Amino acid sequence: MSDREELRANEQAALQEVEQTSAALRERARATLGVTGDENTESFRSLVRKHNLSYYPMVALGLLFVTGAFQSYAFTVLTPEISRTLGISIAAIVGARALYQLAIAIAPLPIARLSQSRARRAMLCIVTGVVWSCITLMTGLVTSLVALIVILCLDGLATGSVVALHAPLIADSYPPAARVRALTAYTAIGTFGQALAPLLVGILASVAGLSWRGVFLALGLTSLLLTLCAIRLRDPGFGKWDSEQLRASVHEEHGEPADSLAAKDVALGFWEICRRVMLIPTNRRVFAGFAVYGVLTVPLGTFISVFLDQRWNLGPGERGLFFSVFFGIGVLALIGYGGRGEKQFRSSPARVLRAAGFLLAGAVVFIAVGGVMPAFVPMLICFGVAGACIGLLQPMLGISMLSIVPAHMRPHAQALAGIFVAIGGSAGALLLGGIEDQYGIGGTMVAIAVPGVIGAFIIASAGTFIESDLDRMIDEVVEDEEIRRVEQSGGRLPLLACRGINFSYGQLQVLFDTDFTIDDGEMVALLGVNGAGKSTLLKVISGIGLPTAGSVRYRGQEITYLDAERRMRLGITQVPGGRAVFGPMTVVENLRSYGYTMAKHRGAVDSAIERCLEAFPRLAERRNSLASTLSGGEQQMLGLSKALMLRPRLLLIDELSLGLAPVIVGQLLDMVRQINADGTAVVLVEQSVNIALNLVDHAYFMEKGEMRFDGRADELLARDDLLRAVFLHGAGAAR
Ligand SMILES: Nc1ncnc2c1ncn2[C@@H]1O[C@H](COP(=O)(O)OP(=O)(O)OP(=O)(O)O)[C@@H](O)[C@H]1O
Repeated sequence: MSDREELRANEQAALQEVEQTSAALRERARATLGVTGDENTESFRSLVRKHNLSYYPMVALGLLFVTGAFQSYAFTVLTPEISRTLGISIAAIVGARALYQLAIAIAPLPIARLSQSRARRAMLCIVTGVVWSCITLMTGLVTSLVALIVILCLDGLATGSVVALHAPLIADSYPPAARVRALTAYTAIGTFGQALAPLLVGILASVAGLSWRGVFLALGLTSLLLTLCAIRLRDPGFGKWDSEQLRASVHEEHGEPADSLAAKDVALGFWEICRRVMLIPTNRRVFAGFAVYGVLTVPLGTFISVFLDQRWNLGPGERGLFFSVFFGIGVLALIGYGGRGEKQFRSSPARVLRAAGFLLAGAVVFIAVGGVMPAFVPMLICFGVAGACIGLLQPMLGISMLSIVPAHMRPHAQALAGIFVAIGGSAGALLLGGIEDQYGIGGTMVAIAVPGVIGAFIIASAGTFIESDLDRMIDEVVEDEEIRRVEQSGGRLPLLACRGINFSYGQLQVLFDTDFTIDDGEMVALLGVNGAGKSTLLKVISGIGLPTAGSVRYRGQEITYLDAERRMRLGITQVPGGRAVFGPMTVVENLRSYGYTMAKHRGAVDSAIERCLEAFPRLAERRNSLASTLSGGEQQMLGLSKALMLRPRLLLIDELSLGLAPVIVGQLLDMVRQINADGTAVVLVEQSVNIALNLVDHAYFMEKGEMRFDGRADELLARDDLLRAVFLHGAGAAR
């Protein structure tokens, strides 16, 4: 066995050890994350005692949630009065609330960014609590639509913090076995606030006889007091009860102490994390669910308020009481659900999502029936049942989403969920506004059933993916830690390792569980028939395409979701097939563009250009010609010059020889050999088997998106069963 092949064998053994540990730990990891397959749950109290926890984070965050509810629901209940005093139409107020939703949508993103690298979520929560209280106070002082819009936008920005921070903070404050209950209790406290706020509004407006301005001032002061109760809130750090425990289990499996460095997460950038969160199939459906939740919770409140005013002639006090009952029933439902939800989640997280779909469908049907009910009490019952169903949706969707997202990405997931709630809210405001114009307020209540039922089906369908998404999250953390361990204990890993890659173009899956490795300084060939998925695999390596499953590791680091541009800076360069040059630019301008991608200084770029022109005299002759006027071979030379300019650690070459005369191909291949001899690892994707196998020792062969061969190039030549399928290009001669 050659040295190179022996090295490969050792590296494969190290990777296999990683895979075996991941598989062995999966069940244990699921139990660590609270998914045990049975319904036995320990009481919340005993969990709190056992882990020396406190109820404080849950209660403090719940109280902060309540402060936000005050402003929002006072506004909902008092909409008719505000509209009359300021002389603003209901449509303008609904429009202003759409802007408020927009602010809620935007705010979570910077908040998630602020808490991405440092765990300072608790501090941000307290600050926004204070901001909220001030905004509620200031609402009582507005005199015009513009001031109202400013206040609502500021309120929306502060509300964004709740979306991005509260639920991830709860998730990190309690172990997975208690999370559904902790999240439900937090939501119950918040919902209780939503019940209390309209009741308080009602009492302040009718019993105490305050004007709507007085009501806001009183509520602002109450909010400030509640915020002070949360002042002792502290951030427990990212993933204390899940990712960090999973990491520790890797070391326990091998009987070694955990390494403190291991706590560091691989640093994905802000948008990369958002993109990663969006790639999880369960999340995409849950987000659709949040959009419908937005329709139900945002504009609906305003319309119900108007509905009660117009259809049932209720004054502010009675409307306040109505919303109190509406949310009060939600609180009761949440109290009843906490333990049951924990059991559901433990036995199968998919059940939680199916139940959420069912509840959403129930909610919209009851709202529709309530909207056309001719008698008052049955109408009240219908809305009460709907309130109970809606109240449960948030913790159900929240826990499903948070449990499949790595800890440090949870604020981003929450932020995205908030955006979808806002999109749903804004779209709902427009849609319901239009329907109200046409069919009146009762018609609006009925119309809500259409998006609701569609959303219900989408949420329920997310249950199909959640178990595999959970396992994927577990594998990601465990594999990451195992790789670190293997490296630190002296094991050698390949320069690049793709494991279990699945890739789809929309619904069309083209890579299936594909493995691929290449070592430092090695040159390998990637062969296969047309459409086998070779170019797609290169896209996954260079970051142009993101896989739906599997991992890409480069120099031991996970780079699966890293931007293509960042990978290029890390030393991965792709020379795409065909004539991948900028046609309207000259040869030198093309070369300069490669150099500036790396932000090198001008002198370095100039000398790199001279190096390329020396290596390819044909290009030197045509240095000032437009790239579009070059021949196919010259264009390939220009493409290959990218490697000479950037001197990457790993070069991916797609179809270098396609459609070129043998003499040109010979020149290009000489250059590839030279680049490789200078230390760059090269992946050569080729149609022509003899060209490829003459250059490399190790080869891969793909068929229909699967890796069918991974071994020595001369062994591949003996595999007629595989090569018969390919356009052989004279493989016999090579043999
Ligand atoms: N952008 C795209 N959108 C949809 N399908 C695509 C896209 N690009 C490639 N495909 C499909 O994915 C499959 C794999 O394509 P890919 O280009 O990776 O194969 P290949 O092995 O590189 O083929 P070739 O040697 O012909 O370039 C093919 O069925 C192709 O039709």
